[in-house]
Amino acid sequence: MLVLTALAPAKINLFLHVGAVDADGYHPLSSLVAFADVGDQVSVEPADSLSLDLTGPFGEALGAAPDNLILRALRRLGEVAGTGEPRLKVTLDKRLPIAAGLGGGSSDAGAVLKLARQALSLDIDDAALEAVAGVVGADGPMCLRMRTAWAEGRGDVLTDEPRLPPLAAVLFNPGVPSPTGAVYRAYDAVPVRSADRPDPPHDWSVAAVIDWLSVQRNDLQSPALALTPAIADALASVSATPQVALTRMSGSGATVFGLYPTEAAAQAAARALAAAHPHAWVTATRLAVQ
Ligand SMILES: C[C@@](CO)(OP(=O)(O)O)[C@H](O)COP(=O)(O)OP(=O)(O)OC[C@H]1O[C@@H](n2ccc(N)nc2=O)[C@H](O)[C@@H]1O
Ligand SMILES: Nc1ncnc2c1ncn2[C@@H]1O[C@H](COP(=O)(O)OP(=O)(O)O)[C@@H](O)[C@H]1O
Repeated sequence: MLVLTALAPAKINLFLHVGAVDADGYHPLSSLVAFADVGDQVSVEPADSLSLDLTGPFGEALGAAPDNLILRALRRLGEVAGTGEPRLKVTLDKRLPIAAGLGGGSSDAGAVLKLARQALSLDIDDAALEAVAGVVGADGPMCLRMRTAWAEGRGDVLTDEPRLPPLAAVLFNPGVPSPTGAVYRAYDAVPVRSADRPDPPHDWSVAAVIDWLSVQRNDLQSPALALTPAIADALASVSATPQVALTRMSGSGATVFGLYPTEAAAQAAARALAAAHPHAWVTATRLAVQ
């Protein structure tokens, strides 16, 4: 039986500028998103009916709920393709923490949608598949693409950015979920900034990109920190590692990333952080290698 597998990579918001809430409850934003070389592992194979099996370190915590974003996306795919519920056995090896600002659920859905199109030989183009991915949330289309991009609108208006160089990074999650909706609501309680899109860097070398990022912001960092104090410790821990050039929260948290001048420095930092924080989720990774 043919089994197709793929990586569902972690998404990182290198910066995230957020404007005032719109009447529909969503916020306009501007972000540069990049994808890591770590993530969940998904597989699909033809079957008599649709099913989802969960494995991996965070599989039990997620639970086999019928509203899993993978199942939501596949049901929508079946409607759009006119095939009815896709007959696929899906396996999700859940390696990314949940509600972590890494877009894990959206990335799972994106990866499975592409595998399902292939497994079922569906005649549906990339633009239509991106529209299907929107059913899982504002991050759905970017996580289907899995390429470095400028994101605007609600996060669903995307422009590819092939110039970003690979960046050596550490991801540090303190082991506490950060609920996206609550973070956006906390953001509304303080004077808001704007969803300004900065001019791109003049020079796309690693050092120049990091300098340029350091004058951008994640506007959700303060409200997330107020709701989840463990994020402050995470920022402090990553900031204290040797050679770290930038420390920032991704998305609505609670994952914090650090950027380093070399992969060796990132790997050394990840080892030290994991040893000092046995309950945290820590990994060295490379961003923007796609
Ligand atoms: C913050 C970001 C940054 O990339 O990522 P994560 O932290 O989730 O990874 C995203 O904006 C999260 O996108 P996503 O997780 O898909 O959000 P959705 O499910 O569509 O929305 C969850 C809730 O977040 C709020 N929301 C989301 C997107 C947006 N542009 N404005 C919002 O106000 C809304 O209150 C919504 O009810
Ligand atoms: N496949 C999935 N992986 C992760 N979370 C999922 C999945 N399906 C549904 N969810 C739910 O989606 C919400 C957001 O999870 P996640 O995508 O991990 O957040 P974030 O975008 O902040 O990293 C959580 O409440 C989680 O229970």
